Order: sequence, then structure tokens, then C-alpha cells
Amino acid sequence: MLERLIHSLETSPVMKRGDYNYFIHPITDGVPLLEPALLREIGCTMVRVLDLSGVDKIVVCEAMGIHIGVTLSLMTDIPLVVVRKRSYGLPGEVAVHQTTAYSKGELYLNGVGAGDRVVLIDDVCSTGGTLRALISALGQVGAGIADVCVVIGRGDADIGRPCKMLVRVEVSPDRVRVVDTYL
Ligand SMILES: O=P(O)(O)OC[C@H]1O[C@H](OP(=O)(O)OP(=O)(O)O)[C@H](O)[C@@H]1O
Ligand SMILES: Nc1nc2[nH]cnc2c(=O)[nH]1
Repeated sequence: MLERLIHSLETSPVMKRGDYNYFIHPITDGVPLLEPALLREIGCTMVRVLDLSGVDKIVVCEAMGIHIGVTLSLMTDIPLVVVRKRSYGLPGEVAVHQTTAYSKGELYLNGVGAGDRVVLIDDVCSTGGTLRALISALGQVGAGIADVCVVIGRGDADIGRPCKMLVRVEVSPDRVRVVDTYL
């Protein structure tokens, strides 16, 4: 089911960002290029594993959640909300702080309100800093989270609730190894 994802991860390069072993992959970086078949494989797997009953919005974070969210939105007809890294100052906008292994910044949630039922999707979960920030923002607006799912999990971050990871990886200075799959 996830052959393309597994093969592409296990042949992906690793670079240093400070002390952090950062793998470079089409899904998590958009480079060198994104194959439609890989996006389809991930979209079909997410449709199988996600609890989509009664869900009215898919929430992703820019930048590297967007193509995954678009794929899922086209397959399910569920609208997409993109959490941005800049403020629009719209009524009801919620700002939260994001810390990752190599960056810090603010995230701005618009377009989700009290009573909305959402699924939260991202490309990768590493420290969990991004998902924790997004879950906090969704809590502040009063949305219900039906499910959280990422394509790739690395490390053992606690985000305070279950997160479905299509694959789990270990990253060493010179390679990525897929150590588990969700299905
Ligand atoms: O679990 P974490 O340690 O939070 O790492 C995961 C986050 O890191 C990347 O985002 P990044 O902030 O690098 O931005 P990008 O999507 O714009 O590349 C990735 O897209 C995840 O959102
Ligand atoms: N591409 C990429 N994105 C990440 N986000 C958090 N960790 C990583 C990583 O190792 N590679």
C-alpha cells in the first residue's frame, strides 16, 4: 500500500540543520519533485485510516501540509483550511507559537469556529511542536478534532492525544529507515 512512500524515504538524502539530522523528501520539502502517484498513494491511505464521519473541515499548516490537504480535499470534497505563518488580522483569528527542532515562529488560524469538526493533517511530526500549537489553536476557537494524521513520524513526541502516522522513521546522519507502518 505504501511502497512508493517507503522506497522514496529510504533513498532520501539527509542534511544537517544545526545538530538535527534533516531528511529531504518530496512530501516534506517539495523537492526535487512531487510524483502524482505518491500523492495518490498517501491520499488513498489517509482516506482509509482517518475517521472522517461528520468532519466539515480539513486543517493543515503551511507550507508542507498544503499539497497533502489539497489531495485529501479533492478526494473527499471536504473544504480545506490552511494555517498561515502570517497574520491577516481577520475577526476571530487565533495566533499560536510554534517551536520545532530548527525554527520558531507564529501560526495564525482563520476559518475554523466553535462547533466545527476537523481533521488535522501534516507532512511530518518530529518534536510535535507544530501539532501542539495547532491543537491549542483549534481548542481556543472551540473546534472538535476528530482525528490527527501525519504522513511521517519520527521520534516519540507527545502531542497530548493520539496521532496516526502512516510511516514511522529513524533518521541517522546518512540515511532514513522506515521502522513501522500504520497499515
Ligand atoms: O514536529 P515538529 O518538530 O514541529 O516538526 C514538524 C513540522 O516541521 C515542518 O514544518 P516547518 O516549520 O519546517 O515549515 P514548512 O512546512 O513551511 O517547511 C513540517 O512541515 C511540520 O509542520
Ligand atoms: N523535510 C523535513 N521536514 C522536517 N520537519 C521536521 N523534521 C523534518 C525533517 O527531518 N525533514
